[in-house]
Amino acid sequence: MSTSIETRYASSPQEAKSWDTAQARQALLITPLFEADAVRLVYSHYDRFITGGVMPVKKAVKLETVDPLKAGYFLERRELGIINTGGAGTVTVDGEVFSINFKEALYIGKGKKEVIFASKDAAAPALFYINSTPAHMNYPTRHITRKEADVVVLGAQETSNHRTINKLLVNAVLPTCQLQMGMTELKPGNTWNTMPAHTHDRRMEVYFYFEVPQGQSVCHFWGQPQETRHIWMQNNEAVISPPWSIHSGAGTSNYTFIWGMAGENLDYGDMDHCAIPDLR
Ligand SMILES: O=C[C@H](O)[C@@H](O)CC(=O)C(=O)O
Ligand SMILES: [Zn+2]
Repeated sequence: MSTSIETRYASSPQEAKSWDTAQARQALLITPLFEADAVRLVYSHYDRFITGGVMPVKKAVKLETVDPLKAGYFLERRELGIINTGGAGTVTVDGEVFSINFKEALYIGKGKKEVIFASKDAAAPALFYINSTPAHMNYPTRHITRKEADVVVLGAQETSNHRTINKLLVNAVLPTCQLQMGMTELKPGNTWNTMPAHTHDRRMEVYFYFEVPQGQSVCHFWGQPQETRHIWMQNNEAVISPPWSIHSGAGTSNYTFIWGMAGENLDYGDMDHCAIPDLR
Protein backbone atom coordinates (compact mmCIF):
# COMPACT_ATOMS: atom_id res chain seq x y z
CA MET A 1 0.00 0.00 0.00
CA SER A 2 1.56 3.31 -1.04
CA THR A 3 -0.71 5.40 1.23
CA SER A 4 -0.18 5.59 4.98
CA ILE A 5 -2.13 7.58 7.56
CA GLU A 6 -1.43 8.18 11.21
CA THR A 7 -3.83 9.77 13.72
CA ARG A 8 -2.87 12.50 16.18
CA TYR A 9 -5.37 13.30 18.91
CA ALA A 10 -5.97 16.79 20.23
CA SER A 11 -4.49 17.66 23.62
CA SER A 12 -5.18 20.27 26.27
CA PRO A 13 -2.61 22.85 27.43
CA GLN A 14 -2.74 21.22 30.89
CA GLU A 15 -1.79 17.83 29.48
CA ALA A 16 0.95 19.27 27.26
CA LYS A 17 2.64 20.94 30.25
CA SER A 18 3.88 17.58 31.51
CA TRP A 19 5.29 16.26 28.22
CA ASP A 20 8.95 15.43 27.98
CA THR A 21 10.83 15.95 24.71
CA ALA A 22 9.86 12.57 23.24
CA GLN A 23 6.17 13.00 24.12
CA ALA A 24 6.05 16.48 22.60
CA ARG A 25 7.65 15.22 19.40
CA GLN A 26 5.26 12.25 19.26
CA ALA A 27 2.23 14.55 19.60
CA LEU A 28 3.26 17.43 17.33
CA LEU A 29 6.16 16.57 15.01
CA ILE A 30 5.39 15.15 11.55
CA THR A 31 8.30 13.22 10.03
CA PRO A 32 9.18 11.71 7.63
CA LEU A 33 6.85 13.28 5.09
CA PHE A 34 8.41 12.10 1.86
CA GLU A 35 8.88 8.50 0.77
CA ALA A 36 9.48 7.52 -2.87
CA ASP A 37 6.27 6.66 -4.74
CA ALA A 38 4.16 6.98 -1.59
CA VAL A 39 1.59 9.24 0.07
CA ARG A 40 2.22 9.83 3.77
CA LEU A 41 -0.58 11.45 5.77
CA VAL A 42 -1.13 12.59 9.34
CA TYR A 43 -4.73 13.16 10.48
CA SER A 44 -4.97 15.68 13.32
CA HIS A 45 -8.10 15.92 15.46
CA TYR A 46 -7.53 19.70 15.58
CA ASP A 47 -10.01 20.87 12.93
CA ARG A 48 -9.59 17.43 11.24
CA PHE A 49 -6.61 18.84 9.40
CA ILE A 50 -4.61 16.40 7.25
CA THR A 51 -0.92 17.10 6.59
CA GLY A 52 0.95 15.04 4.04
CA GLY A 53 3.77 14.51 1.62
CA VAL A 54 3.70 12.98 -1.86
CA MET A 55 6.93 12.11 -3.67
CA PRO A 56 6.38 10.46 -7.05
CA VAL A 57 9.63 9.10 -8.47
CA LYS A 58 9.34 6.00 -10.68
CA LYS A 59 5.58 6.19 -11.16
CA ALA A 60 2.58 8.46 -10.82
CA VAL A 61 0.99 8.37 -7.37
CA LYS A 62 -2.76 8.54 -6.78
CA LEU A 63 -4.39 10.18 -3.77
CA GLU A 64 -6.44 7.27 -2.41
CA THR A 65 -9.19 7.61 0.14
CA VAL A 66 -8.20 6.49 3.64
CA ASP A 67 -10.22 4.59 6.22
CA PRO A 68 -10.63 7.40 8.81
CA LEU A 69 -12.55 9.46 6.21
CA LYS A 70 -15.17 6.76 5.57
CA ALA A 71 -15.55 8.42 2.18
CA GLY A 72 -15.80 6.95 -1.32
CA TYR A 73 -12.93 9.16 -2.47
CA PHE A 74 -10.52 11.50 -0.70
CA LEU A 75 -12.13 14.81 -1.69
CA GLU A 76 -15.76 13.70 -1.27
CA ARG A 77 -16.12 16.06 1.72
CA ARG A 78 -12.72 17.81 1.72
CA GLU A 79 -10.64 20.44 -0.04
CA LEU A 80 -6.91 20.17 -0.76
CA GLY A 81 -3.97 22.59 -0.93
CA ILE A 82 -0.68 21.56 -2.56
CA ILE A 83 2.68 23.36 -2.69
CA ASN A 84 5.55 21.79 -4.63
CA THR A 85 8.82 22.01 -2.69
CA GLY A 86 10.87 19.89 -5.11
CA GLY A 87 11.46 19.38 -8.85
CA ALA A 88 8.88 20.16 -11.53
CA GLY A 89 5.78 17.99 -11.45
CA THR A 90 2.20 17.59 -12.55
CA VAL A 91 -1.06 17.12 -10.71
CA THR A 92 -3.88 15.64 -12.77
CA VAL A 93 -7.34 16.46 -11.43
CA ASP A 94 -10.18 14.44 -13.02
CA GLY A 95 -8.12 14.32 -16.24
CA GLU A 96 -7.03 17.98 -16.28
CA VAL A 97 -3.23 18.31 -16.09
CA PHE A 98 -1.65 21.13 -14.05
CA SER A 99 2.12 21.70 -14.26
CA ILE A 100 3.25 22.71 -10.79
CA ASN A 101 6.80 24.02 -10.47
CA PHE A 102 8.95 24.69 -7.39
CA LYS A 103 7.11 26.87 -4.82
CA GLU A 104 3.88 26.93 -6.86
CA ALA A 105 0.52 26.02 -5.35
CA LEU A 106 -2.64 24.23 -6.45
CA TYR A 107 -6.04 24.39 -4.77
CA ILE A 108 -8.43 21.51 -5.46
CA GLY A 109 -12.03 21.89 -4.42
CA LYS A 110 -14.38 19.37 -2.86
CA GLY A 111 -15.89 16.82 -5.23
CA LYS A 112 -12.89 16.09 -7.46
CA LYS A 113 -12.70 12.31 -7.70
CA GLU A 114 -9.22 11.59 -9.01
CA VAL A 115 -5.96 13.35 -8.08
CA ILE A 116 -2.73 11.96 -9.55
CA PHE A 117 0.76 13.29 -8.73
CA ALA A 118 3.79 12.84 -11.03
CA SER A 119 7.34 14.14 -11.37
CA LYS A 120 8.71 15.43 -14.67
CA ASP A 121 12.18 13.96 -13.97
CA ALA A 122 12.80 10.99 -11.65
CA ALA A 123 16.30 12.38 -10.98
CA ALA A 124 14.75 15.56 -9.50
CA PRO A 125 11.44 14.38 -8.05
CA ALA A 126 8.64 16.73 -7.08
CA LEU A 127 7.97 17.01 -3.34
CA PHE A 128 4.29 17.84 -3.00
CA TYR A 129 3.48 19.12 0.49
CA ILE A 130 -0.28 18.85 1.05
CA ASN A 131 -2.88 20.09 3.53
CA SER A 132 -6.54 19.08 3.53
CA THR A 133 -9.54 20.14 5.58
CA PRO A 134 -13.27 19.31 5.68
CA ALA A 135 -15.25 21.32 3.11
CA HIS A 136 -18.92 22.04 2.42
CA MET A 137 -18.74 23.77 -1.00
CA ASN A 138 -17.21 22.86 -4.37
CA TYR A 139 -14.86 25.73 -5.22
CA PRO A 140 -12.89 25.82 -8.50
CA THR A 141 -9.47 24.22 -8.79
CA ARG A 142 -6.81 26.92 -9.22
CA HIS A 143 -3.07 27.00 -9.94
CA ILE A 144 -1.51 29.85 -7.93
CA THR A 145 2.02 31.10 -8.53
CA ARG A 146 3.89 33.93 -6.83
CA LYS A 147 2.36 36.30 -9.44
CA GLU A 148 -1.18 35.69 -8.18
CA ALA A 149 -0.12 35.60 -4.51
CA ASP A 150 -0.72 38.34 -1.96
CA VAL A 151 2.89 39.14 -1.01
CA VAL A 152 3.98 41.15 2.05
CA VAL A 153 7.46 41.86 3.39
CA LEU A 154 7.68 41.99 7.19
CA GLY A 155 10.34 42.43 9.88
CA ALA A 156 13.81 43.91 9.62
CA GLN A 157 17.45 42.87 9.46
CA GLU A 158 18.02 44.53 12.87
CA THR A 159 15.53 42.19 14.56
CA SER A 160 16.68 39.14 12.54
CA ASN A 161 13.19 38.59 11.08
CA HIS A 162 13.24 40.19 7.62
CA ARG A 163 11.02 37.90 5.57
CA THR A 164 8.60 37.64 2.66
CA ILE A 165 5.14 36.20 3.31
CA ASN A 166 3.59 34.74 0.16
CA LYS A 167 -0.11 34.26 0.83
CA LEU A 168 -0.93 31.67 -1.83
CA LEU A 169 -4.16 29.86 -1.03
CA VAL A 170 -5.90 32.50 1.09
CA ASN A 171 -9.32 34.08 0.78
CA ALA A 172 -7.89 37.34 -0.62
CA VAL A 173 -6.64 35.28 -3.59
CA LEU A 174 -9.27 32.58 -4.14
CA PRO A 175 -12.35 31.13 -2.44
CA THR A 176 -11.83 28.18 -0.09
CA CYS A 177 -14.06 26.67 2.59
CA GLN A 178 -11.56 26.90 5.43
CA LEU A 179 -8.05 26.00 4.26
CA GLN A 180 -5.57 28.93 4.19
CA MET A 181 -1.98 28.29 3.04
CA GLY A 182 1.13 30.25 2.24
CA MET A 183 4.90 30.27 2.26
CA THR A 184 7.28 32.50 4.20
CA GLU A 185 10.88 32.99 3.04
CA LEU A 186 13.51 34.41 5.39
CA LYS A 187 16.12 36.67 3.87
CA PRO A 188 19.81 35.70 4.30
CA GLY A 189 21.12 36.48 7.78
CA ASN A 190 17.62 36.41 9.30
CA THR A 191 16.47 33.68 11.66
CA TRP A 192 13.15 34.47 13.38
CA ASN A 193 9.72 33.72 11.94
CA THR A 194 6.45 34.93 13.45
CA MET A 195 8.01 37.16 16.08
CA PRO A 196 6.23 38.84 17.88
CA ALA A 197 4.52 35.47 18.28
CA HIS A 198 0.76 35.06 18.27
CA THR A 199 -2.02 32.62 18.97
CA HIS A 200 -5.41 32.28 17.26
CA ASP A 201 -7.54 30.02 19.38
CA ARG A 202 -10.00 30.05 16.49
CA ARG A 203 -7.66 28.30 14.08
CA MET A 204 -5.07 25.55 14.33
CA GLU A 205 -1.96 25.77 12.19
CA VAL A 206 0.76 23.50 10.79
CA TYR A 207 4.26 24.67 9.81
CA PHE A 208 6.45 22.77 7.33
CA TYR A 209 10.12 23.80 7.32
CA PHE A 210 12.21 23.40 4.16
CA GLU A 211 15.27 24.97 2.53
CA VAL A 212 17.02 24.40 5.86
CA PRO A 213 20.68 24.08 4.81
CA GLN A 214 22.61 20.88 5.51
CA GLY A 215 23.91 20.87 9.07
CA GLN A 216 21.49 23.60 10.25
CA SER A 217 18.17 23.33 12.17
CA VAL A 218 15.19 25.42 13.19
CA CYS A 219 14.13 25.63 16.82
CA HIS A 220 10.32 25.80 16.77
CA PHE A 221 8.58 27.30 19.79
CA TRP A 222 5.13 26.12 20.88
CA GLY A 223 2.95 26.21 24.00
CA GLN A 224 0.82 28.83 25.66
CA PRO A 225 2.58 32.22 25.64
CA GLN A 226 3.44 31.97 29.34
CA GLU A 227 4.37 28.26 29.17
CA THR A 228 6.52 27.77 26.08
CA ARG A 229 8.38 24.67 24.89
CA HIS A 230 10.49 23.97 21.83
CA ILE A 231 11.05 21.27 19.21
CA TRP A 232 14.21 21.12 17.09
CA MET A 233 13.15 20.75 13.46
CA GLN A 234 15.18 19.32 10.57
CA ASN A 235 14.71 20.05 6.88
CA ASN A 236 11.37 18.79 5.43
CA GLU A 237 9.66 18.28 8.78
CA ALA A 238 6.27 19.67 9.86
CA VAL A 239 4.88 20.54 13.27
CA ILE A 240 1.28 20.83 14.49
CA SER A 241 0.34 23.98 16.39
CA PRO A 242 -2.67 23.47 18.68
CA PRO A 243 -5.09 26.44 18.56
CA TRP A 244 -3.94 27.50 22.05
CA SER A 245 -0.26 27.49 21.11
CA ILE A 246 2.19 30.03 19.76
CA HIS A 247 4.05 28.90 16.62
CA SER A 248 7.31 30.68 15.97
CA GLY A 249 10.82 29.59 15.15
CA ALA A 250 14.44 30.64 15.11
CA GLY A 251 16.87 28.92 12.74
CA THR A 252 20.61 28.54 12.91
CA SER A 253 20.42 29.98 9.37
CA ASN A 254 17.67 31.37 7.18
CA TYR A 255 15.11 28.91 5.77
CA THR A 256 11.62 28.76 4.23
CA PHE A 257 8.40 27.37 5.65
CA ILE A 258 4.83 26.68 4.59
CA TRP A 259 2.00 27.52 6.94
CA GLY A 260 -1.49 26.03 6.67
CA MET A 261 -4.47 26.86 8.84
CA ALA A 262 -8.09 25.88 9.34
CA GLY A 263 -10.86 26.66 11.77
CA GLU A 264 -13.37 29.32 12.64
CA ASN A 265 -12.59 32.14 10.22
CA LEU A 266 -10.62 33.02 7.08
CA ASP A 267 -9.10 36.24 8.37
CA TYR A 268 -5.28 36.00 8.10
CA GLY A 269 -4.87 39.10 10.31
CA ASP A 270 -7.02 37.73 13.15
CA MET A 271 -4.19 37.00 15.60
CA ASP A 272 -3.73 37.62 19.32
CA HIS A 273 -0.19 38.99 19.49
CA CYS A 274 2.06 38.29 22.46
CA ALA A 275 4.38 41.08 23.53
CA ILE A 276 7.93 39.72 23.31
CA PRO A 277 8.92 40.56 26.93
CA ASP A 278 5.78 38.75 28.19
CA LEU A 279 6.80 35.36 26.76
CA ARG A 280 7.83 32.75 29.32
O1 LIG B 1 -1.18 32.90 11.23
C1 LIG B 1 -0.25 33.13 10.38
C2 LIG B 1 0.95 32.35 10.41
O2 LIG B 1 1.34 32.02 11.71
C3 LIG B 1 2.12 32.73 9.52
O3 LIG B 1 1.70 33.21 8.30
C4 LIG B 1 3.12 33.71 10.12
C5 LIG B 1 4.35 33.85 9.28
O4 LIG B 1 4.51 33.25 8.25
C6 LIG B 1 5.41 34.76 9.76
O5 LIG B 1 5.08 35.70 10.50
O6 LIG B 1 6.60 34.57 9.41
ZN1 LIG C 1 -0.50 31.79 13.08
